[in-house]
Amino acid sequence: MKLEVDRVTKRYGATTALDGLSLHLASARVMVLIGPSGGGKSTLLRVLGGLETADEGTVQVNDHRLIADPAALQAYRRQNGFLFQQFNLFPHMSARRNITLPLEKVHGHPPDKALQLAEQALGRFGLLEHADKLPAQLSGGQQQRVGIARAVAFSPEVLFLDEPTSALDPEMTAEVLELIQELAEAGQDIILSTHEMGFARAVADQVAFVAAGKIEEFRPPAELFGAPESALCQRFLSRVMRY
Ligand SMILES: Nc1ncnc2c1ncn2[C@@H]1O[C@H](COP(=O)(O)OP(=O)(O)OP(=O)(O)O)[C@@H](O)[C@H]1O
Repeated sequence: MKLEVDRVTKRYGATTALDGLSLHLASARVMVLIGPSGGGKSTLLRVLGGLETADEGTVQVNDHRLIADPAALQAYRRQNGFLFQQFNLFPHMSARRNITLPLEKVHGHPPDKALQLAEQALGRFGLLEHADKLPAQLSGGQQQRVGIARAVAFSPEVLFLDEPTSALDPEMTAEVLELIQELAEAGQDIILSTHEMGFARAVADQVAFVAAGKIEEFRPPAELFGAPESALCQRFLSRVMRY
């Protein structure tokens, strides 16, 4: 994927979440956002995915120039897959129905095609045996895997993952991280925010350190984790890598 983000500002009332942020990415499969809580990772992810619009500045993702036009943004959003930190499955529907419903209602597939795509996605992630279960009957890791299956069932252009493992225990985290790694290896473009530094290092082509609404450092993981240049990034890494 390719990104051209220029001087983007996003405010929520008196809070400036993104503060003239610029980011240029010529080519990468997986871009990972790291940084302190409240630094702007989720906001950047939401702006790049077309879920929010910037107040100022310009955003281009691949060939899509994002503009504040509701219909154009909706069409753009439909090409992307999303998963957030809290499980966002419909609680009263089976895993299978959680996948077929948006394929029918959002993507306009007829029921038989939606079912075929859902079965493919469930099979791909080893979830067929859980297809008839409700979310409450699945572990947190399995729920996130269903969420990812749903997000990739229609082959999205970019998959956006906002702290997909933050609500999971370590074993379930590993399960979900392995799946994300498999997707990346299969060629899926991914932008994700995470607090898992080991995973960021393993899966990212490029890591952006986001703090106070700006990109403080943007480099391949071996460089950023091996020898961070900005003082903020050094301090952040020395704090989070200590434990
Ligand atoms: N919908 C919103 N309404 C008001 N303020 C918001 C909203 N979304 C984000 N903010 C504020 O914008 C700033 C950036 O938040 P953001 O969620 O992007 O940070 P983050 O780096 O993803 O944090 P975390 O790691 O804790 O998820 C914070 O000060 C936050 O409180």
